[in-house]
Amino acid sequence: MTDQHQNQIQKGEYGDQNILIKVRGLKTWYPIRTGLFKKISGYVKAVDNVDLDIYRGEVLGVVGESGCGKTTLGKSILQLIKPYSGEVRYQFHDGEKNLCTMPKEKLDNVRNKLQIVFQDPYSSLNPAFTIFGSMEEPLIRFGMKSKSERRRKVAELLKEVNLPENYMERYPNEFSGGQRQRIGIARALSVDPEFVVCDEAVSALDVSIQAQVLQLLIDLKKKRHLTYMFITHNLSVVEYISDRIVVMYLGHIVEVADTDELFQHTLHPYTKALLSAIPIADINQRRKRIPLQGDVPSPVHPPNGCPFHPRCPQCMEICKRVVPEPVTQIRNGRSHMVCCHLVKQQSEKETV
Ligand SMILES: Nc1ncnc2c1ncn2[C@@H]1O[C@H](COP(=O)(O)OP(=O)(O)OP(=O)(O)O)[C@@H](O)[C@H]1O
Repeated sequence: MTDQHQNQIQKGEYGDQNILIKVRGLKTWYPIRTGLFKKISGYVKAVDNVDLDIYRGEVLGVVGESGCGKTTLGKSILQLIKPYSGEVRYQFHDGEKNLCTMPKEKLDNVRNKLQIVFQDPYSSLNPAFTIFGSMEEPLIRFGMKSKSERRRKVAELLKEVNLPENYMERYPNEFSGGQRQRIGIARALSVDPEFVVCDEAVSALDVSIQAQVLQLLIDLKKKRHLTYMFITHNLSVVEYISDRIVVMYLGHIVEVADTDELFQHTLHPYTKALLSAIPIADINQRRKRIPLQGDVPSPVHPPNGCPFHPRCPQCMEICKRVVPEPVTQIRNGRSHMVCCHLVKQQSEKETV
């Protein structure tokens, strides 16, 4: 987290009155259909019983190995995938509403507030359309009838992402990856969102371009008072941009803490293993590598007890049977949540 960034998040901003999104008991299970009649024979439990608060104005990083449910969580919050059960309560100006039970027409009316930037901007830019053609589409959807007004808006948006306005006449294939990602960001911002999910938004870019796009995202967040959920495999990127980090494993949240706290006082054995793999140039600072054995188990038949127990170097008997409850430690007035029997036992010993 940068100093500039740290200054932006005042401790008081994390109070209950500043929660933008409350996720409660969220389950997103993909049905598995088999046989001639496509009967449901099981579920891929991609997100399983997730509770999470997202605060207005923060950058919330989401990390975890491939297949842990990061994208499914982001898309479920945005209602791009309908959750199986649970709540996503969004704080609107006129009160809190559950997006999961909102009728489609109402949801369509508030969609502008919730946007996503994908890794591959091609997915949101039609190669057959000019940039103006792609960018005017959400503006039309949200009621901007006049074409000259839309041209003016697209020009403004391109300027905001540091691209010349005449680029609106060109086609996506005429741009580099970094330029296309800037256009993807401009398109997501065109409808004045409050909450933006950045799903591996810089992962496909060269390192030098990544830094520029990250800085652009930070600048835009500050200027437009945005809230980001930043999903990535890249722990160095997430450390740089996030105020808080959520660690996911097999559809569950296993640890949540402020970025510095998570890196300095890592509690969950899974997070320890993930962080130990970050390359560090300074030989004196290098952490001991904790190798992760095997692969993430199938979310169709997740293990009993702690989802991480089959791979955990510190697994105990209880971990094989009982799902660990969240334990919250408070340090410097800020909470650090972890789901781990070992940490729970250690904290209980310390308080005796
Ligand atoms: N449409 C789908 N139908 C069935 N299973 C799916 C679907 N989309 C994702 N999954 C499964 O859900 C689980 C979580 O996937 P998800 O893409 O959310 O994880 P992720 O952490 O974002 O992974 P990655 O980093 O590779 O994108 C995986 O086991 C995946 O195979």
